[in-house]
Amino acid sequence: MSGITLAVPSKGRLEELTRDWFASKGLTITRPGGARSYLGAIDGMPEVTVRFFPASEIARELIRGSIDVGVTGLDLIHETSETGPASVSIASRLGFGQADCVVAVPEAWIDVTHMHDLADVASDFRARHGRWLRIATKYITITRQHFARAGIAEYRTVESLGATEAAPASGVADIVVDITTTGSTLAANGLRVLEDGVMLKSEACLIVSRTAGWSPERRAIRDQMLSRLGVTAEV
Ligand SMILES: Nc1ncnc2c1ncn2[C@@H]1O[C@H](COP(=O)(O)OP(=O)(O)OP(=O)(O)O)[C@@H](O)[C@H]1O
Ligand SMILES: O=P(O)(O)OC[C@H]1O[C@H](OP(=O)(O)OP(=O)(O)O)[C@H](O)[C@@H]1O
Repeated sequence: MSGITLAVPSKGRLEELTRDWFASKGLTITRPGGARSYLGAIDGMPEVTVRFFPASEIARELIRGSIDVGVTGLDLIHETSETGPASVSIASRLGFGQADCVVAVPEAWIDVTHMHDLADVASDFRARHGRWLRIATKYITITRQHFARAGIAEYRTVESLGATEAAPASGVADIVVDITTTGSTLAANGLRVLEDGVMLKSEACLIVSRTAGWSPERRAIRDQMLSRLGVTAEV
């Protein structure tokens, strides 16, 4: 195969901003079949096939190497697999889609301001409450890595696919790991980010797969596209 695949978000908050970013660099992404079509192109670059995917699938397929270059959130690369960051190269941060992946506790936990306080809470939790500390999150991989680094093993995650911040008040979990942009959802739910609780500062990135096969021909097409975008990739 001599062409390359560029995947861009098909919907959601990153879709329009991604197309605007390409346009600002003089590359027009077209979607001839309309919003329900998953195939597109870049004007003047017939060797590049554009595919429209959800941001989370773009992360997965970049890591797997079944798409070559894509735009998605850095958090999704870290979350999809522990090997995610090593499987891709970040060609550029794009300056939109910013979100911090954070650890937040109920405001009422006044003595808990840092991860080491949380470690104390976690190790006492079972004796005090007869169960593990529960963390509501959809960021299972990032939580596991960050808590291991902080030396916290006594917890369990409660997978949450939406309205994560409601979990402590509703009794489903004790604390949360989620992304925050303005902080208003955390505040509205009586939660506070730990002072050293920012695990990852995410934003939309232009990402090149390391696991896709890069023949000299395909690398040349890729580098021509990247150079028109004003970036380079070390892959
Ligand atoms: N306030 C925010 N809330 C959620 N995601 C945000 C926010 N700001 C930026 N993002 C980023 O947007 C990306 C998620 O985009 P989107 O919600 O379209 O996800 P998806 O996986 O494609 O869709 P879905 O969650 O519906 O399956 C993540 O990288 C996330 O960090
Ligand atoms: O810090 P803020 O600016 O308040 O934004 C953070 C919130 O936005 C996202 O939820 P979203 O509304 O996308 O719904 P979701 O739960 O379906 O992801 C995210 O999961 C947080 O709940």
